[in-house]
Amino acid sequence: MRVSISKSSIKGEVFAPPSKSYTHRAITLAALSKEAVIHRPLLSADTLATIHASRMFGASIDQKGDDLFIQGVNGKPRVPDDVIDAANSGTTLRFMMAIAALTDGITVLTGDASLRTRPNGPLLEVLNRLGVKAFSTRGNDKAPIVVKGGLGGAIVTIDGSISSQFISALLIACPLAQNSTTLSIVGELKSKPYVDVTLEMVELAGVKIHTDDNNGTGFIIPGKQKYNLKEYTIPGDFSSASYLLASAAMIEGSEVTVKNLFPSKQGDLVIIETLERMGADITWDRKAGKVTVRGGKPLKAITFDAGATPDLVPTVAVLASVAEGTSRIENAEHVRYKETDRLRALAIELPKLGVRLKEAKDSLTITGGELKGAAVHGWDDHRIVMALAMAGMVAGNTTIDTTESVSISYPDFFKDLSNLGAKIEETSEE
Ligand SMILES: O=C(O)C1=C[C@@H](OP(=O)(O)O)[C@@H](O)[C@H](O)C1
Ligand SMILES: C=C(OP(=O)(O)O)C(=O)O
Repeated sequence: MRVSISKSSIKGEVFAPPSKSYTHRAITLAALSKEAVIHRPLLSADTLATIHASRMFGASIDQKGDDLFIQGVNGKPRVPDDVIDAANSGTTLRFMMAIAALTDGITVLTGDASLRTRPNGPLLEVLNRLGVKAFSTRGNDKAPIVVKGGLGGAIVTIDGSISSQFISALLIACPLAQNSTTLSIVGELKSKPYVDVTLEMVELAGVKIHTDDNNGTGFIIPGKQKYNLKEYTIPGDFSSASYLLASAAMIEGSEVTVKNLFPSKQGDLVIIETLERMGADITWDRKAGKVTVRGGKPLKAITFDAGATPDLVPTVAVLASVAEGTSRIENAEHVRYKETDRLRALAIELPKLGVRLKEAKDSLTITGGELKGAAVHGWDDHRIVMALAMAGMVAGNTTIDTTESVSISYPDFFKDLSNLGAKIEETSEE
């Protein structure tokens, strides 16, 4: 699908969509528990992949209105009848690789063309050291992946510099192993807040994991535990909200309130502080869970460390494109291992809109200025599409292709923007 976007300002109130990361975890932990209900889950392509995989492991999941009713496997996932297709979702693939290690048979996991380019080496290596046979069919650490269950326990180290999802996956599965596991992270842990979200959810589901004092980079995970998630309400998603908040900040005449944004372990809530640092007019009523942004204040360049919050990079890159001065997005190499190489995608697309940008191995240097309309490519990547839509509302006269990819994390993105007054037309041709 392609959309064309004219210069627009946006005004009004909108509900932040439910968090993708919390939804993945709530479904996965409910599926490993006996019986649970999840209120207000995100139902998007990625979380549907987690629902599908959980069903393949034996959970039964029914949607009724805004709730998911889950009969779980009570700690004993069964061997799937078929290959598990994790579609476009890295979180699903990594979590389900570790769940597969708890079965007493063989599981094959794959995904779409994008997911089959993403690395899994550190997780495969640790699963093998924990007594599991796990390998890539192509011998390149990428899906399709085969996992033969038998998760024991051991003292292991894992590389934290590629994806925190490997660590989250082990933190979810290891409490159900026969023995205890000691897991230490080597190399810089990227995307750490996502590990904190995992720990929060795992503990809420009744499982104990001990964190050592070493900056939270070591875990002792007793085995033979049980999950008992009963009920959980998914909070709003700060990454999805970032596109709305940042758009309002960039465009004069805009005033947007995003609701359902309460304090949370989500690292991407730093979008609020980032907009403040850039000089935006933004207020967060934490009690009411409401963030309000008024556009029109000139934005200043910043340095943005993407280590903990890779998903904000497309949003911040577009903000930098209109800010006064030269911004640097650094510590961002892991952003290359997403649905696309997002540093590369931004380095190719933003200059089409007139942006001056330099790409390095782990950084983008962006000098802000006037944007001009262009036909840009969305790279089949939801976050690239949503970030380009922000730029399109500033530049006007912009078309973006592969916009259906917003279904991965924010299916109502274009509907919400239109309701706020954005001038967006969807056309069905490629
Ligand atoms: O665990 C999670 O829910 C996620 C972790 C992050 O990935 P990495 O840990 O691979 O950086 C993030 O980019 C992704 O969107 C969601
Ligand atoms: C990278 C993302 O998700 P995942 O790793 O689950 O595919 C994302 O949502 O930007």
